[in-house]
This record gives sequence, structure tokens and C-alpha cells, in this order.
Amino acid sequence: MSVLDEIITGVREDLEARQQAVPIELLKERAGRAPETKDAYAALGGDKVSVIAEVKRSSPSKGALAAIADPAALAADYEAGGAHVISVLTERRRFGGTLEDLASVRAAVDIPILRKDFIVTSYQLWEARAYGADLALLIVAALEQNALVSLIERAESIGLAPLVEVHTEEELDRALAAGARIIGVNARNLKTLEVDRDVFAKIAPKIPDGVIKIAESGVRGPHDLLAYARAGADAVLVGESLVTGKDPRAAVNDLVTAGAHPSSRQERQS
Ligand SMILES: O=C(O)c1ccccc1NCC(=O)[C@H](O)[C@H](O)COP(=O)(O)O
Repeated sequence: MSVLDEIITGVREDLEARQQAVPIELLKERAGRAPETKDAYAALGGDKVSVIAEVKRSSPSKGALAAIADPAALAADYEAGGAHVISVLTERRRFGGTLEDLASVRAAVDIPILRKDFIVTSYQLWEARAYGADLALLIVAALEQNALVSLIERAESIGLAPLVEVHTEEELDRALAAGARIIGVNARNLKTLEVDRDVFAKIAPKIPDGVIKIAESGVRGPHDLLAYARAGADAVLVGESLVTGKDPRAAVNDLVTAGAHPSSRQERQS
């Protein structure tokens, strides 16, 4: 069984318990009371290279990364550093996240929030909406095509922007066929955990204009953001280097500054 399969097995078990505890009708009621979602397309668009800063306690590849007792305070720091979007890992077993993290981050920041999890049912999309997310991650490698199509449709119908994650050209073809408008290319192979930053440069040229291109994983600082920008990234998603660094606010600001700097735009056009 691959790491991804193991994660999804655990996710389905935890999901079953939540579904027993909170019927979908209740969840929908809570989602109905949630404020309107924020415009993720605007946050990720424009000439800049946007920064998606992640709240990540641990990971299958690295184990414990950072205790993060107060995810809201960390997210507020990211926002103060200029982050355009916050990503909150809500998977419990391998990443140490919770839906309560999502709700507390929602209460602390005004920018859009991504629910980063292993979403396999529409129940999880309703959870994302009820707990304050504006975007939801859909991983192509974790979903049959029919499920991918219907989850994209469901997400959009309830106001969530689906970020569709791929790692190969075949997965990109599936994402595009399903109508994805925001595509994340993960440098991390979720089956082997190997990180290869060159994957983005190989896949990005095949993503049509008008589709937002996000480079995920392996960003250690401005140098990596600029390399992804030269390969066509509209945004980068950064976790580990922010949560393990001494000053997450300054680290985000360094990335935002690099992404906003005219030289990064010139480099992208050349
Ligand atoms: O991070 C992992 O080890 C991992 C393993 C299996 C599935 C997903 C995993 N991570 C999710 C992510 O894609 C990253 O959290 C995100 O792209 C940020 O990456 P990084 O900056 O390298 O922490």
C-alpha cells in the first residue's frame, strides 16, 4: 500500500466517525450560516507570484515539524507578512491538523483559506465550508474521474474554489478534462514522498493560459519561488520551511517581496 493509500484509509475511518456524530443536514445548516467565501481567484491572480502559507505540524515525510499550539496566531503572522492565502492541513493522523484549526484561523485572518486534506466525499466539502474555508484541495491521484468531476462541481456549487492537485501529465489531463481552473503541481510524489522540483517545469507548459498554476512543495526561500516563477508559477504553496523557521512572518515577507519584485516578472516573461 502506498503512503497515499494509507493516509486515505485513515481519513475514511475518521470521516465515518464524524459522519456518525454530525449528520450532513446539520453540517449544511452550519455551512449556510458561514460568511460568504472570499475570492480565491482574485487572491491568486494578477502579475505577482502569490504566496500560500501553510499551517503544518507534521508530515509523513518528516514526522514532527512544529508544535503550533496557536494556529490562529501563526496564520495572523503569515497574513501580516503579506501572504495571499493560508493553507490549513486538517488531516489528523499524519499531519496533526483539525477542523478546529481551520475555524480558529478563519476567525483570525481576512485572506482566503485553503482546506488542505484528502477529500474523497462531498461531506468533507461541506465541512470545509462550515468551518470557514474558501478553497478545497482535490488530489487527482486520490480520486476516480467521476468522483473528481462531481467534487469539483459540488465545491463550486457551494462557493468553494477547488484547487486540483497533480503530479504527472496523465493527472493533468484528467484535471483539465474535469474542468479544473486552479491546478497545483506537487513536486512531492505522494506515493513515494520524493520531492522533485523539476516536475513543475515539465508540467506547467501544458497547462492552458487562464488556468491558475500553483507550484507546491519544496520551497526553501525566495530562490525557489523565483525558479518556480520562471517556470510559469502564479503561486507557490509553502509549508515546512515556514513552520520550522525562526520568524515565519519575515520568511513570508521575503517570499512575497521576491514574488512582487519587477525582476521576478521580467524573468517570468523571458
Ligand atoms: O508533506 C508530506 O510529507 C506529504 C506526504 C504525503 C502527502 C502529502 C504531503 N504533504 C502535503 C503537501 O503537499 C505539502 O504540505 C505542501 O505542498 C507544502 O510542502 P512543503 O513546503 O514542502 O512542506
